[in-house]
Amino acid sequence: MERARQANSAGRKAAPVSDHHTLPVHEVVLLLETDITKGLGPGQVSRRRSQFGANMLPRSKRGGMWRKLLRQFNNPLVYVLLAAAAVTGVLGEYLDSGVILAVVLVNTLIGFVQETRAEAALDALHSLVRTAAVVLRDGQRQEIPSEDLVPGDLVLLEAGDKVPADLRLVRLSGLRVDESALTGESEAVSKDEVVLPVGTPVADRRNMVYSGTLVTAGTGEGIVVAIGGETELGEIHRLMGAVQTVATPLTRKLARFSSTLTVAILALAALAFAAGVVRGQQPAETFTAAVALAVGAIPEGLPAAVTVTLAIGVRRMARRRAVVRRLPVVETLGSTTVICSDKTGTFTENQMTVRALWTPSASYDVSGSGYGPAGRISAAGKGAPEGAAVEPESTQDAALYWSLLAGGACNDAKIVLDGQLWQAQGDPTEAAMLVVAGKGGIDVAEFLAANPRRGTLPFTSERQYMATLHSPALPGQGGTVLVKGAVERVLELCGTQLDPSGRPAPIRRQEVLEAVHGLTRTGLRVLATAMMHLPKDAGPLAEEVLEGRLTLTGLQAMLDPPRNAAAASVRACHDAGVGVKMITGDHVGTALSIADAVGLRTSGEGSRALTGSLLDAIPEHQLPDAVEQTNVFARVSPEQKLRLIGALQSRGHVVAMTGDGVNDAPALRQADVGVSMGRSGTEAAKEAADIVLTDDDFATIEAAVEEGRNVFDNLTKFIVWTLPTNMGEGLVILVAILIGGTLPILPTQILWINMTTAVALGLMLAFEPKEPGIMSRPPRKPDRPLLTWVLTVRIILVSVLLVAGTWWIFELELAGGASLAEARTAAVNLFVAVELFYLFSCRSLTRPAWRVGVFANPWIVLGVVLQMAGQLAITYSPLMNGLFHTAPINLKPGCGSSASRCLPPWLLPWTSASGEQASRRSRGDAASGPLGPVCGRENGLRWAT
Ligand SMILES: Nc1ncnc2c1ncn2[C@@H]1O[C@H](COP(=O)(O)OP(=O)(O)OP(=O)(O)O)[C@@H](O)[C@H]1O
Repeated sequence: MERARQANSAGRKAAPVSDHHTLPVHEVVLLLETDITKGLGPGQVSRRRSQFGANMLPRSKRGGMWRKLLRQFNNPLVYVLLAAAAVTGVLGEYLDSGVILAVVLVNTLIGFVQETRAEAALDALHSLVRTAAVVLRDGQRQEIPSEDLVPGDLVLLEAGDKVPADLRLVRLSGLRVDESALTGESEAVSKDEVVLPVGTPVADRRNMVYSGTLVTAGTGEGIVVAIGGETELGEIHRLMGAVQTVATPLTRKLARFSSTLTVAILALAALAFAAGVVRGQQPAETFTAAVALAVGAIPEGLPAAVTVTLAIGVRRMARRRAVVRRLPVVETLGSTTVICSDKTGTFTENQMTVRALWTPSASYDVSGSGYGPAGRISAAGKGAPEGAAVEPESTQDAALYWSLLAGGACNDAKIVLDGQLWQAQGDPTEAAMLVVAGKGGIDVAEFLAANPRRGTLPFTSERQYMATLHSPALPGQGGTVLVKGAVERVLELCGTQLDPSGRPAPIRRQEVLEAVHGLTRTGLRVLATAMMHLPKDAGPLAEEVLEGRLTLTGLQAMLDPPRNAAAASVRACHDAGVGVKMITGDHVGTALSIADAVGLRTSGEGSRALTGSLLDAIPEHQLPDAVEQTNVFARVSPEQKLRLIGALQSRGHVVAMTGDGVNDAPALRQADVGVSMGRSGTEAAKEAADIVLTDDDFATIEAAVEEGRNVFDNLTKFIVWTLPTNMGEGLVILVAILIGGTLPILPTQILWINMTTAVALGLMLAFEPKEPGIMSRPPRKPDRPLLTWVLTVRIILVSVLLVAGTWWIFELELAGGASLAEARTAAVNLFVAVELFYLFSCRSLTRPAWRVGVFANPWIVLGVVLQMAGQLAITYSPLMNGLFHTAPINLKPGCGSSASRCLPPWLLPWTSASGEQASRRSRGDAASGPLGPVCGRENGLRWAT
């Protein structure tokens, strides 16, 4: 009573989550005011929805944001900069200290924004893979988005489902659940309805199932007792703070690379500082120069660029209907060497239409297309619709009647009229069989009303058939068993075949197999049907009951046309050096025929196709050879898929594998790229997959491989662009320290170059479109380093060019009578100009810069414009001149050092060259600058203005 009061009064916490396992079902029903046979009514649902909200895990709280912001400070470069700011502050150079701090702040904010955006992009992906739940509401079975579940809903579960909320089980049959997501226990647990004592730990609550766990076998029904953040999963989510990271092996490798580099550069900077001091240079100035060296040489933009490039790749893939669930896979995709794909729905449309029927005494054609009722059954060869329509009950062929009935009644699909279009709900194979039963005049609903279903052996890929028991009497009273399934499997169970008069006769297997061969040769998918009568005391429906006792009634052959784009995609994969293999549960004849239609290579050294049973007969050491040389595998079970992947991986292949069933999960995990089907896949398969295809199409896998390659290209481009920049900056300063000369670029100016060019120029490379011919080169070897020696030489050359150019312009300006500030400004501008031109060279790693369309990547154009505006500002704006110790420079030779004589008149009001005072400042010969007195070059290392 006390419990019930709590339950009805306290919002989302209404049903004390931890208590439901201690209550008998009827109390839970009372508590949650629901109905165990009809579920909730529409009014109850909408009321509870507004009271309890959506069934979603809460988004990360603001605390997460602060943590993320603070994380940005945890970076060696920031430490170096903070140290530099402190030292310059202590030295009284407050302006410089302020500039450095501002740069730290801006850098942090940029990092924060980038990380937030990348995470938001990934978050958005989750909503693309929506989880559905099947509920009973108002007596109607409905499929709804799991967000719409409310407490009290009656949820129906079957193998492959992801449990959408915390449920108290009310009915179940052989229900087993994988709770590893919650308890870490990898073995699936059996469930039952018994009431449990108070204090039973979550892992032992057999009468409950929890949100986020997976049903591996059986069926069940449960009442929703907790949703969203109130579920056990929500609790864990809250405890962990649910921080989504964007780390992948590559980002980790690069982060390691940058930190090693950082340590090396810091050591070098320390050495340079020591060398400078030993040689008698001013410690304070040498320290600042050493900081400039460190700041310049550390490639601080690298981790951010990697994250952004990956996030952009993931977004592009989502646009092409491949939703990435695990980020590291984006890298792996680019190295994929073999794609193992199933057939139904991936290479084919999964739009089934029964075209031919066979019974032990006759063959029939079926007319009509799609799932519409229009169409007829006529004797084979006579042609429909001219041929006489068959009305099974009035014809002499009883086997046809029983075959159509088995197809229609041993069936969970539905056909609905959606506008003008007849649509299949449920398994397309079953929908096709339901339609043909209608074309044959069978009233399935009438049969079911008179002979309700008393038992079911559901279809699974292992069982390969489905059986239902129907009887007009009470359960356990015998009746009729109807079966449909894979031909080989059903034949194993049959001892007889039905003759036209409806009497069992000895089965003629050879004849049946010949008929199957004839039908599959044209690419039709063939299922067999069978039946048996059970005596009154036969007990419940079980596999053993059927062994050898079924009577074959016929074959149904359906057309599932190959997808339009499949052949082109297979060709593209072959051009890209990626092998394509079909691994299907279907008959070998059907598989081969579709394989030929989509252009899979089925001739050559290996056998044309291997079936699951042949695979089992191949010794382990010969398997890799056999698997490598064969492209079609038929009647393969999920366990055999695991063997296939292992064999390919042992040959160094990087394997992408598709799967949709609950038992495909291990294979999807074992594959380098696990791909599951968004439409037809079970939740278990989606959960195990790295990528979910929202359209189930093979072409999408090919598109994902292409995008994966592009991500790698763009990352390489960024690295090839950024490393010379950093090396160049570091070397410019190192040379200055070593020769004891004046710094041609000041630390704050280096900061300017680094921060602006990385964002405005470098990051824009992440948006580069695909290189032409990206799919006509072989896959990247997974162990190949990011930088080949050609690229390394290129990086060194550009670094040297940058150093030489910077020193050259600096010396030239000084020799021409320019002030230090002017000479440095020229050096900064030259440095940025070289980077800018080099950016264009990095846009393609295979083509010369002029062959890449300038506007192919509009972001680059925007970045260049922004960077140029920034350079104008730092050169000519008095404020920036003051902050960065720069000065307006002359654009024409022979102008002398006063910009006022050289600049176009419209620029003058914006420059510091408009007045006498500014002119003096621009020369850098003011009596004192923000960092102390003016120094001559001959006095050794100087970085003051
Ligand atoms: N709903 C069903 N009821 C009974 N038998 C079925 C059903 N669906 C498929 N089958 C039979 O079981 C076989 C294996 O099915 P499975 O789902 O493993 O693979 P598939 O659908 O043929 O092809 P793929 O593996 O390419 O998706 C099918 O070829 C078919 O003969």
